[in-house]
Amino acid sequence: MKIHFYKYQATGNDFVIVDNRTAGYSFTKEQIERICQRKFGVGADGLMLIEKHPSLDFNLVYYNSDGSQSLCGNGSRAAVAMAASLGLLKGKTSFNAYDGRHDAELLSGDIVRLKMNSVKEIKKFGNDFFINTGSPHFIRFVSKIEEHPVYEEGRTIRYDEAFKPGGTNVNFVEVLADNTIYVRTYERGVENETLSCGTGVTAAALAASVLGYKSPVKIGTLGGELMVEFKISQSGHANNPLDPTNGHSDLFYDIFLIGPAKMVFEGNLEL
Ligand SMILES: N[C@H](CCC[C@H](N)C(=O)O)C(=O)O
Repeated sequence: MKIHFYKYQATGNDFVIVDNRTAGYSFTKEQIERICQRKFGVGADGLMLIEKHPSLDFNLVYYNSDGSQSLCGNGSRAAVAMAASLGLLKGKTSFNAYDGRHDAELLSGDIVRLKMNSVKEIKKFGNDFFINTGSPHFIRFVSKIEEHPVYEEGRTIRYDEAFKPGGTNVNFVEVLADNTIYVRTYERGVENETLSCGTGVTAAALAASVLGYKSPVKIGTLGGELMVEFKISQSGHANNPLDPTNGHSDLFYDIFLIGPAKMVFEGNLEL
């Protein structure tokens, strides 16, 4: 079976994307693993299918390279860029993803501004945080992040009993000056460090706000620069449980993940 695909990268998180609006392909776990394999396949952190949706511009199906599914922030940004190139949107768009509807906007110079769903809860494990931004994220603040054993320590936490059965993504964060943080992520479902993780840097920015960082937080990653905007309900931070009296039932809302997404090449693959 010959399948036409596009290859996109969003701050180094890379994806094979298939326009599945008419083809109706479905892939087995083994096929997904093969497509994403960096020697025997195209090579990618994930595979995405752009499909028709009854009321929104498109439906986005995301698979990690091991075939598991979740919300992918960087993947969503790449899909918006590709949907624009397919003529599915003009600037603004609304699409469906793993955790429901998302609005997004393609700004100048390949920059995509993606609205993330609101966050109702931050859990704390000692000095560490756990936040679900559409995908589950453990966040640990460290120093000398460039030397940190991201793979070893990330894998151990990813498979910790505390996060069974689904596991979690693991983010290591160093706070820098000028309202900036640096994030490295061990990604569940890729089972390795990726060059950036969109839902991960979003979770890290929200955790940094508990330490006093203000919106917008600038985030450095191995794959490039991202930015996260957010609003905090008047009840304040994670230390204060949701305060229904402030009129906003979410702890964090109007959350936006902003950064570049570029097409790398397109081609055909034999499956
Ligand atoms: N590995 C994540 C999904 C992809 C997240 C990441 N690529 C992003 O940009 O959000 C998980 O299984 O929870």
